Amino acid sequence: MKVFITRNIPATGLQLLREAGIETTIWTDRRDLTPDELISRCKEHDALLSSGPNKIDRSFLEACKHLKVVSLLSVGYDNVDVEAAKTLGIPVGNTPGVLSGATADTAFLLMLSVSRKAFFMHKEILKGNWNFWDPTANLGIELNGKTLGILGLGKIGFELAKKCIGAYDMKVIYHNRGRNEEAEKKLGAVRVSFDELLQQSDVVSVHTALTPETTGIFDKAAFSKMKPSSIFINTARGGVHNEPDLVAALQNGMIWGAGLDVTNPEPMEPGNPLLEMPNVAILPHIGSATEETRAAMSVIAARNVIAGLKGDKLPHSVV
Ligand SMILES: NC(=O)C1=CN([C@@H]2O[C@H](COP(=O)(O)OP(=O)(O)OC[C@H]3O[C@@H](n4cnc5c(N)ncnc54)[C@H](O)[C@@H]3O)[C@@H](O)[C@H]2O)C=CC1
Ligand SMILES: O=C(O)C(=O)CO
Repeated sequence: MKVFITRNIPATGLQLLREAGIETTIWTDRRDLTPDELISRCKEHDALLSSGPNKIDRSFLEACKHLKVVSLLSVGYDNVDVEAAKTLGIPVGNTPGVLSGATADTAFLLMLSVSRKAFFMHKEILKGNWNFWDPTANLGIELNGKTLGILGLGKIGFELAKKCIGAYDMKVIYHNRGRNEEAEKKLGAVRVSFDELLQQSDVVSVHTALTPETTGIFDKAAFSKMKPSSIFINTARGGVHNEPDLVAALQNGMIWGAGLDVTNPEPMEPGNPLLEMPNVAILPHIGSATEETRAAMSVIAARNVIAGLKGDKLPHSVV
């Protein structure tokens, strides 16, 4: 049995695959495969282990009906046509849970960095602009006792809420499709409408999947309901915010700052106005990028491949 792997993955996952007698082919070019290249590689393999933005859409799945499993090295599966995979009977696996702590850390890092303009200050030092200690300059805002509003309080949102309560005694409100009873019970989180979340939060952090419902949900109308002193954090997917509207909201003082681990497109174009704004922090989609987490993700992704190739139920599946 042979698996095609679209980007190098940690050794722990590779070792599991090889110990199971599975032949691995790894795409090592520092660019993404085109759709045609992905199809032609997958035609020669029994399974796909995919990380990054490859579209696992209907045309791909129809061209590669023979695949016994598609295993994603991510929890997000917005690049997958789930209905097509179901219809064609191709199981699709993902890597939930193991990355929640690391991704919540990234949201926390952005939140604190934006509140103290840390990324901007660092750039100023590199430019030679550290000249003078001015008691009225370089002022940030404090997070202590403020309200954190989470859109999509699932696994990552829960971890972030815990950190913010522990570190800053923040009050947590959230908006979800359903109730998160565990968060209400253990963290005292309060479920509110989307508008209430926007109006009441000092920090709004997004942790939903990217779906048709959440695409562009942070637009001019949403930003205009937020407090002028608020911070917007997105570690979910770049498509959740409308970028020109975000730029305008920051320029017009509708919101105070923003921290993004995800952008649209990725990588972000050099010269993007967000890169020059003092109250903005941008990271290159490193939410789950720790040694420990990526190794754990590679293990789940490998186990999903192994199960799929045996015809067993995947340990973690979206289809
Ligand atoms: N920046 C990064 O590197 C990473 C980004 N992510 C992103 O974070 C997302 C969330 O991951 P998890 O917390 O593990 O997922 P999860 O499924 O545990 O939580 C998502 C929450 O969003 C809620 N939700 C879904 N649609 C909604 C809507 N329309 N309105 C309000 N709430 C809605 C769900 O009810 C659920 O509680 C992933 O889908 C992925 O896109 C995940 C890992 C790393
Ligand atoms: O898991 C995901 O969805 C990511 O974005 C990368 O960890």
